[in-house]
Amino acid sequence: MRLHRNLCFSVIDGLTLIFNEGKYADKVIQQLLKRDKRWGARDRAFVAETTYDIVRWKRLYAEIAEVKEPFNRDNLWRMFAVWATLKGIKLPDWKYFEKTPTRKIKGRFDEFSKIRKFRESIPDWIDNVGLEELGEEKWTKEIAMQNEQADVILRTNTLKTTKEKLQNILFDQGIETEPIKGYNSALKLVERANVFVTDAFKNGFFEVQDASSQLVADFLDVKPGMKVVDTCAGAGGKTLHIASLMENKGQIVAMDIYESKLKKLKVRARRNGVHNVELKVIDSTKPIKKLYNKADRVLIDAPCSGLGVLRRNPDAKWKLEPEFLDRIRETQQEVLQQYSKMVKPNGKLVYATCSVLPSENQNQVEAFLKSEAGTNFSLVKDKKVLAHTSGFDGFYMALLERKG
Ligand SMILES: C[S@@+](CC[C@H](N)C(=O)[O-])C[C@H]1O[C@@H](n2cnc3c(N)ncnc32)[C@H](O)[C@@H]1O
Repeated sequence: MRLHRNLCFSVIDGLTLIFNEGKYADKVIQQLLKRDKRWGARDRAFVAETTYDIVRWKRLYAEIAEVKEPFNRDNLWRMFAVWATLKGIKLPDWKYFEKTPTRKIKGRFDEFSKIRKFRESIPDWIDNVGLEELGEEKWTKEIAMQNEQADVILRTNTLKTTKEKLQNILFDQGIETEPIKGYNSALKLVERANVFVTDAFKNGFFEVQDASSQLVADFLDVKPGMKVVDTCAGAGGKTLHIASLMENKGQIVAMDIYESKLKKLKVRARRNGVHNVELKVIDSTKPIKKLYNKADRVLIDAPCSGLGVLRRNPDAKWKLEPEFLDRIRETQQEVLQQYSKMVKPNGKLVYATCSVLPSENQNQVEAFLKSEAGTNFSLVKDKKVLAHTSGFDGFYMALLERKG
């Protein structure tokens, strides 16, 4: 591979914004990709993947390059040189790469690779939490998998097409996919491609959604005609899936504390041909209380640490803080306590997160079941999805039933 100056400069600019100005990697990369209309698919992939790689391996590369935060541009070029050297890419004779100690880089890589927190490039505190909660063996495998690049997975919108038809439509547009055993609506891209520019996407035939995330709506056991409340709907990944399982019949109330997220859901619902969703911003306890004892199904796709989806959001490793984790655990129990009241007798509730930590998952459900609000509920089943055993995102989901 030959390095192109303007692409490498874009990566360095992006890293400056992400590391020094606290910007989100996905947003920064979106902006970078708009820089030069002449860039082809390969150039764009280089900018996106290199930036993500250096974000993912920040701690390891900084140790090897012997640089400390806040990184100046020279520091970032040194980290870039580490990235290129470890990838076996020949460095051009640009001034930024003068005196790059290639052999020393490889030696330091071998040395640091012996210690998990360096090898997997994670803050000490995350390594400690993972170890404490999952144990040495599971955590070592899980965090290694969380550093792999995730596959692109689509969810067929069965309101508009079938999985087989979608596969053919995409094939005709040059995109090869394969079904995934055990995941009803999922198709995996054989090679990465920008699926958002396809007519199939614009026509609402699919959404991009990880395979583990696709298990949640199935778990909720919805039927056409039901009243379903999606309490933490966000931009509606699961709401749209629920709507397709309900064949657009019945009612879905999609709620969130952020109106901006629900606005995105509105756009997506239109594209998906979903007609049975009502949006409600949670700006007080009122909208929740109005729905007490009314819902056949309630989904709590709770806010969480995101420690199951680091493959997609590698910068979360650097943005997460122990205090946030403590606060979010409290919120998780609060939403379970409050939102469970919307379930009607004999109705069902799913509590889900995209975390692999038991303290955000089964421990929350256990605490809820032991509390007063939980006495009416029993656990039907739960599923702990780890990335290293499933090959997809880390997730947790529990199905609870309210007694009659
Ligand atoms: C895991 S995300 C939801 C993802 C979404 N369900 C999907 O499938 O695309 C959690 C959501 O909970 C929302 N949230 C945070 N605190 C909340 C609260 N107290 N009540 C309701 N929603 C909340 C966040 O804004 C965020 O959109």
